Amino acid sequence: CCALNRPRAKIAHVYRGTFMHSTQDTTLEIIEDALLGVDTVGKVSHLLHSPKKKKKKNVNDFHALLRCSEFFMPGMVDTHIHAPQYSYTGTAMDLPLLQWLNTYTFPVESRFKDLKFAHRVYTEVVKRTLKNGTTTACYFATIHTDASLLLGKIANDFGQRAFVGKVCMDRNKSDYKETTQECQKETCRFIAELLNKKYPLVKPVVTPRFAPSCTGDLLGQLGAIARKNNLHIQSHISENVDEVKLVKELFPESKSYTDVYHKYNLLTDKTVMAHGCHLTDEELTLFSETGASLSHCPNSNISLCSGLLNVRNVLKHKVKLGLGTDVAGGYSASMLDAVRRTLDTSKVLTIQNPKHQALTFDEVFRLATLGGSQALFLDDQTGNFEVGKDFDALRVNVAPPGGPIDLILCDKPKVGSGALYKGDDRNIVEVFVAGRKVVPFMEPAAE
Ligand SMILES: Nc1nc2[nH]cnc2c(=O)[nH]1
Ligand SMILES: [Zn+2]
Repeated sequence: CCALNRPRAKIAHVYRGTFMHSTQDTTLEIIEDALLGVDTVGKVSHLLHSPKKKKKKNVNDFHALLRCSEFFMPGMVDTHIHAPQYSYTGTAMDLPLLQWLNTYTFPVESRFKDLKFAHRVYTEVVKRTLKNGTTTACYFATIHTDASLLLGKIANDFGQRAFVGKVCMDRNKSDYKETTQECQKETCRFIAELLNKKYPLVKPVVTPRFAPSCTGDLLGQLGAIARKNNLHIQSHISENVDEVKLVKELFPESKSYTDVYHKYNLLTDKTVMAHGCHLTDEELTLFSETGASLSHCPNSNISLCSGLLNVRNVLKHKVKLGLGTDVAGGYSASMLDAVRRTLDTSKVLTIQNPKHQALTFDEVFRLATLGGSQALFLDDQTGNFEVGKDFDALRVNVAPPGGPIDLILCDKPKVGSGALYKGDDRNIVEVFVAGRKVVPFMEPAAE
């Protein structure tokens, strides 16, 4: 439909083979022997379910044929990841949230004033996530504007679609904070400078760290900046019970944690809030009414003993939801891990209460792809292979030589689920963002 309004770009590539994706109507659609075209501007030009046999042999000669052990799936969307925390993933899993932040996180994030250190870590996290199939990432950086701009540059250089947030915090026990005025001024500079770069796929996101590290004044100013510039917003909410208690103490006038953000105009249809493990039904209703979304980060929620989010209940409230790795609260930067842990968490809820209806593999596949794109208000651009969307895709080989999977019983429709349960980056042989091959990595552009 929307493709009709544009002048048609020429077709640049055609791929033939199996495609798996989710749509609004179908949780998981597997299209075998399909032909998918990508045009010169990186968009899906056509997806034919059963291509007619062409009479002339040369008509399809230019298509790339997938192996029978391969399929294409949409790139995965990591709706919540802390790029600087990649530097200590898996090494600090022994404290609950508030102590964890003070002991490990703030001292490490303070080091990102050093642009050389930032360059090293940010290059590694962008490469690692891309290799693991994250075509879109919603990043928290640190309070440092220049290092945050550098993260934007690195994502752009490697061709990853990304939101980047300069973190704002004007209250903290340690020195890792800014004044309210600095937060506001530097956020405006960050937004202006990042937009000025005109990176096609990298955009700024307004990022109050979370209510306990922001004054009401700052939250209000950030809400106003986001509104004025029509920008995305990200933060954390109701991750851990001590945090919820602290918010009650710090904002006694607010009815709930959600109400704090709502009061300062921080809940919009372009807001993504991480965690939400302890939200009440009333708060979920407020999410639904404002169009704000949740990022479910199961690895982090378990690793920091924060809680178990009931995704089924979130979906019942018609709240948009995507998955996140929440590195380094989560110890894995891989979205395949987030898929598995989402399924595990849901099954734990069923063990606790047999009436709970556990999420299916197909539902979680949708959350990792289309769900994430909806949560980030990007579903007109990415999330599946609908005509007119950008071709953000993973070429998966279920059984590459030296890979982690032994293909024994090859029941075709189940191959995708087996690959996502058992596979890793060795199975993700190519990654495309907006039609461009970004894994294997591109040569960095000359300065
Ligand atoms: N998991 C997690 N929760 C937070 N809440 C506020 N900051 C953070 C953070 O860096 N990680
Ligand atoms: Zn987080």
